[in-house]
Amino acid sequence: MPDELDVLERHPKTSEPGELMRPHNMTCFGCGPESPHGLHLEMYAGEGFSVDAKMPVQQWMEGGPGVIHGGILSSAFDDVMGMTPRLIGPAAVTAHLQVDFLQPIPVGKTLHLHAEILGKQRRKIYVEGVAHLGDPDRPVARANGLFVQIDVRAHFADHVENSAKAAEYLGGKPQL
Ligand SMILES: CCCCCCCCCCCCCC(=O)SCCNC(=O)CCNC(=O)[C@H](O)C(C)(C)COP(=O)(O)OP(=O)(O)OC[C@H]1O[C@@H](n2cnc3c(N)ncnc32)[C@H](O)[C@@H]1OP(=O)(O)O
Repeated sequence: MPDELDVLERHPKTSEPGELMRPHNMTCFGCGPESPHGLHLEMYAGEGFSVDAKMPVQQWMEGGPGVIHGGILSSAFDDVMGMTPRLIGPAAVTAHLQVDFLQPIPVGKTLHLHAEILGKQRRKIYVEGVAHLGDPDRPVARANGLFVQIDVRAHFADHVENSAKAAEYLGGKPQL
């Protein structure tokens, strides 16, 4: 992370601490309630510049016998960490994501995910993620990511027609 950082301020219209946050997109693999094969993460705004979510580790998420697949864990981090930019302003997409897998994460447990903005420089937002199984002092995974703020309409303009919600987006509702 660079030394010279912008001052962070919560956006006046963002969710209050404890409030359920709006999904990125109704069919987002991470947080979309209408995604047919998604993680269906419910994200809650935290204090400061943080977001929290809980994810029951289900059988279909298995990688090695009885434990979560690394790609599922990475996806969960990506989505929870990718929600933090909403706390300070425009949406951002993942430019870089690094995950440390510290412990096997068993099927049947509930994974607690916490993401926090560490700093921002221009459009770059540096975010940290931590996951545990109920005891915050015993993390089972950590992540670091760089998210870059975008102009949502311009960024998705060439792709929105491929969305499951294309008709709504192209019909002008909901607003990108
Ligand atoms: C209602 C519905 C709304 C839905 C909205 C939801 C959206 C959110 C959904 C989220 C879903 C969950 C999350 C997901 O799944 S997001 C899905 C996965 N991510 C993507 O698809 C992003 C693909 N990448 C891009 O589109 C572009 O590369 C972006 C937009 C990221 C940057 O290209 P752009 O041309 O715009 O900008 P720039 O190249 O001038 O870079 C700007 C600055 O960033 C620095 N930099 C860039 N890359 C890297 C790197 N790898 N390491 C280090 N630094 C990097 C760069 O040096 C520069 O720094 P500086 O010169 O300022 O110092």
